[in-house]
Amino acid sequence: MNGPVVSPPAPRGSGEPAAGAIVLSPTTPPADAVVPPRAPEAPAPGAPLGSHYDHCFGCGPQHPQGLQLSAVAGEGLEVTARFTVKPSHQGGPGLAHGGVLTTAMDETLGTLNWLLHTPAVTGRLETDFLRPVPADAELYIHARITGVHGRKIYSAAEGRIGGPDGPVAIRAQALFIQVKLEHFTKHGRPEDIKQALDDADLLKRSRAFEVNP
Ligand SMILES: CCCCCCCC/C=C\CCCCCCCC(=O)SCCNC(=O)CCNC(=O)[C@H](O)C(C)(C)COP(=O)(O)OP(=O)(O)OC[C@H]1O[C@@H](n2cnc3c(N)ncnc32)[C@H](O)[C@@H]1OP(=O)(O)O
Repeated sequence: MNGPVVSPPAPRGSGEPAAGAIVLSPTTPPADAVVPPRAPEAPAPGAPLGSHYDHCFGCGPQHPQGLQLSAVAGEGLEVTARFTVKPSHQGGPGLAHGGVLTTAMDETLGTLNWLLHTPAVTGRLETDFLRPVPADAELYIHARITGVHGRKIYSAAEGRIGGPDGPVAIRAQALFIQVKLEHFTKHGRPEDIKQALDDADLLKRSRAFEVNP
C-alpha cells in the first residue's frame, strides 16, 4: 500500500454559503472526535473481510451485476479493497459510471466498521472524481477511519487505477452512523429478512455484532 490515506483537499471556494443553499453535515471529524483502538474481535490484518450479505450490490458474490468487491483488513483502522469494473458498470462508453464508483467507495468505507465491530449505515458520502476510470480497470481502494464522535464514524478513502501505486482516480469521505441490528430487521423487506435469518452463516456474523453492540 501507498502509506496512509490522504484526506481530500478542502472544497474549492470559500466564505459563507449563499442564501437558500442547503448546508449539509460535514464528513470531516470534529476536533473532539476520537480515533478508537481496533476492536479486539476485529479480523486480523490481512484477513479477507468477506461479504456481509450474499445479495449485496457492493460485495455480494451472488449478485451477478454487482461490484463483487473484496476487502481485506489492514493494520489499525484501515482496509484495502479491489474492484474490477465490468461492462455493465459503464456510464460513458468504455468508462465506469460515477455512481458505481461511489458505490465502491461506500462499500469499502462500510467494511471499516468490521474493525470497530459495530453495524453502521451511511449517513453522508462525498466523492471527488479526479480522472476517468476505464470500463475494464481494476480499482485499488485504501480506506481508514478518521474519527468517532458518539454514534458517528468518520472515514476517508482513495481509489487508484491498476494497482496500489497507480494514479488516484477517486477520493471519498463519509459519515457512517452506528445502528443496532434491528435497523435491518425493522426496515428491510420481510421476505429478504426471512431469507437472511435462514442463512446460518449470515446469522452467525450478525450475532457476532450483538455480543458487543
Ligand atoms: C438478522 C438479519 C440482519 C442482517 C444484517 C446483516 C449485518 C449487516 C451489517 C452491516 C451492514 C452494512 C451495510 C453496508 C452497506 C453499504 C453502506 C450503505 O449503503 S447503508 C444504506 C444507506 N444508508 C441508509 O439507508 C441510512 C438511512 N438513514 C437512517 O436510517 C437514519 O437516518 C440513521 C440510522 C442514519 C440515523 O437515524 P437515527 O434516528 O438512528 O439517529 P439520529 O439521532 O437521527 O442521528 C444520530 C447522529 O447522526 C447524525 N446524522 C444522522 N443522519 C445523518 C446524515 N444523513 N448526515 C449527517 N449526520 C447525520 C445526527 O445529526 C446525529 O448527530 P448528533 O448525535 O446529534 O451529533
